[in-house]
Amino acid sequence: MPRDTRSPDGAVVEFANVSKTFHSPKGPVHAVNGLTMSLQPGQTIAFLGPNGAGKSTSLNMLLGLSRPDSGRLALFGGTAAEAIKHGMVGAMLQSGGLMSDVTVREQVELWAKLHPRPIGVADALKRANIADLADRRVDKLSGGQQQRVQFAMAIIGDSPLIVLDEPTTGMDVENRQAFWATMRERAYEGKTVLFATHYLEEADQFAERVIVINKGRLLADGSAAEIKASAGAKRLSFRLPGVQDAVLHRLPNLVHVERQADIVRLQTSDSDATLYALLDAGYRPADIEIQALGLEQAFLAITAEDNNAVGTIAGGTDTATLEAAR
Ligand SMILES: Nc1ncnc2c1ncn2[C@@H]1O[C@H](COP(=O)(O)OP(=O)(O)OP(=O)(O)O)[C@@H](O)[C@H]1O
Repeated sequence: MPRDTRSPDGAVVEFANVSKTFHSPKGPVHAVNGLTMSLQPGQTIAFLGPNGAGKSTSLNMLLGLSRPDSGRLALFGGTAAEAIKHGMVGAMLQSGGLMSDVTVREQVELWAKLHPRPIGVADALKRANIADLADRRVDKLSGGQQQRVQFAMAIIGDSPLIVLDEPTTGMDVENRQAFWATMRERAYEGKTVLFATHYLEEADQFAERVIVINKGRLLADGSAAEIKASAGAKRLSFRLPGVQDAVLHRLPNLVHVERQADIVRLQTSDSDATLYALLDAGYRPADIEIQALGLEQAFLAITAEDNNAVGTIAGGTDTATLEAAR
């Protein structure tokens, strides 16, 4: 397969109505449920979703580690096995890949042999910030150090697609920054980087595209700015003793309502329109604050809405909102 072979529409990864159900004693779990997405070359894509949303199941299918029950999944227009055989994919998964009785250098050297055009082992160790650990045994490393070995394995093949499942979990701040600096270089080189993460800040900072899934279904797909806008970009808070819930719920452009005694916090896609409507209805709120929301709140709003958890949380707190989204 030539190095730049892609599907007819140029996609590096294509999920077309892909589903995967697991059967447990408690009944079927629809881990991935009609997922459709298409990833273009050179994109850096964050793959987000609450625990159990189906991220790892999707990535495992993408890498050919398990098969979809239905739908079509293509890598570079072909199968995962073909793409991997031709060194088109570098991956860093949550588990596996590390051997128990080898040194870091030996582990990465072994991995390099699986790829047709690897970069130098010393170079990969340096980029993963583990050159000083080269002679240590892999199974004696800390969790964060093992993550960095997996990182070296993901980049050793110089593959055009890099798939990372929660890559920075367990890494300290310094190594996390080094990791993203290296990934940024890969992206500049035109590689496609797909990563699942629970660190929303990383998604906001490094991904040009954010895909949110929940219950195995696609919820949102766009730039971080687009996701924030679609989720309701602003938080409008004020003090208004005695206002009825029904009045708040009638306000336009509302995404989410939270109350804590006299304090009302509204998430709204148009804070001006929401505030003017409240004033037009004759109310005079005090201590008005308008705040732009981050990707984390947008993510929570999107997933909470999908879980039917949106509504007034009387006496609620941010923690209550967070829990509702999980
Ligand atoms: N081998 C399996 N057998 C049964 N159920 C499974 C299996 N693998 C995953 N599941 C279930 O499928 C659903 C999706 O799991 P998955 O690991 O893909 O989610 P995730 O988004 O990666 O979650 P997390 O953020 O917690 O890693 C969950 O309900 C999970 O319990």
